[in-house]
Amino acid sequence: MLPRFSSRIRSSHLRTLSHPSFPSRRWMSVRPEEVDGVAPRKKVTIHHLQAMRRSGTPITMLTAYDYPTGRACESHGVDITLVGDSLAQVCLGYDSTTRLTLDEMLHHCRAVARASKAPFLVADMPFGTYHTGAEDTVRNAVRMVREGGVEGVKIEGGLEVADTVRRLTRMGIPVMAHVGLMPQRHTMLSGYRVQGKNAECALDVLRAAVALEDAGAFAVVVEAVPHRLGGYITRAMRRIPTIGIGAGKETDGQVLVWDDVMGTWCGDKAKFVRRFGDVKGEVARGVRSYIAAVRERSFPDTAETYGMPEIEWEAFLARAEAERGGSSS
Ligand SMILES: Nc1nc(=O)c2c([nH]1)NC[C@@H]1CN(c3ccc(C(=O)N[C@@H](CCC(=O)O)C(=O)O)cc3)CN21
Ligand SMILES: CC(C)C(=O)C(=O)O
Repeated sequence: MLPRFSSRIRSSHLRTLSHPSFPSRRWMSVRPEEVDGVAPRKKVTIHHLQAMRRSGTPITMLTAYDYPTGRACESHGVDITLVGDSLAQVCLGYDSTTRLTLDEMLHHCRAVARASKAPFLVADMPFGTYHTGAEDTVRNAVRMVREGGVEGVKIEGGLEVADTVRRLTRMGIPVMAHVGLMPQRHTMLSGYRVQGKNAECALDVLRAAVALEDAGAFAVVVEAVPHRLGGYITRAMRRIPTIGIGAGKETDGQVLVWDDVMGTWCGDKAKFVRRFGDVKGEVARGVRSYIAAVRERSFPDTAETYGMPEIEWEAFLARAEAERGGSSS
């Protein structure tokens, strides 16, 4: 596959490919044919996600907050990349997602967007950016798309955000709904608590999901609810996929926070988290080995340094010494 940019880039790329003296130059192409050694794949669309639901193919969603994590989602087959507002806690060190500003979110969206082609790219609208009226909400959602480069936005809420979902959807901004445990409301909820544990609350979560599908949401995140409720809501949806986090195995897809998956998050671990990597262990090993090697002068070795022709060195020495009045070394 050829790079898709301007014809100038395309023709220089062709020259590079065909030039006999630069056979190894292919890695310099502006648009690599492969990302991290993996062939490019088909763009994930809303259509594709709804087809996955129909065919019973589990949808994978993972958060990303910067270029390298976005790139890993791109390369290794994630269906939906989410710039989650968990960014506030796991990347920026805030104590709550409610601290995150729209500008901070946009900064990270842009980095992830630069790495993201195939996955469907969604980002959370930060706390407070979709609560102060229709005009503000539209303006902020447009910034997420236009400046952040995301394809869809996620908003937390039940029946009370249905009109917002309808408005954004109608103007062409796909909305992912988020029901059950809504972390942006942790203060009101007195903590991060499982939702829908009694019949009344379970009905509230179900009604919210149904209303948000009716309002036009293209998917719904269901967070921290009993697994049977996660399954029930999934079957209650007419066409849109449910993406569960702590909602059991019967949702159409699963999502987790990058740092929980990789083992780099050092805060409390929710019951629904499974760690699939030990990046924290690798980081500790790498940092400690680097420090040890510098201290014992085993880094750098000769192969990691630059040489200079002997004759140039001799000339340099002679001139330097003369200039410095014959002082030592
Ligand atoms: N690292 C990380 N992972 C997340 O999944 C996550 C964030 N950060 N930050 C934003 C929100 C906050 N989330 C959380 C945080 C804690 C629990 C938690 O510990 N829940 C209790 C439930 C207690 C109960 O109601 O019985 C648990 O023990 O799982 C759940 C979701 C989900 N999101
Ligand atoms: C965990 C997911 C669903 C999320 O909302 C976030 O990362 O903020």
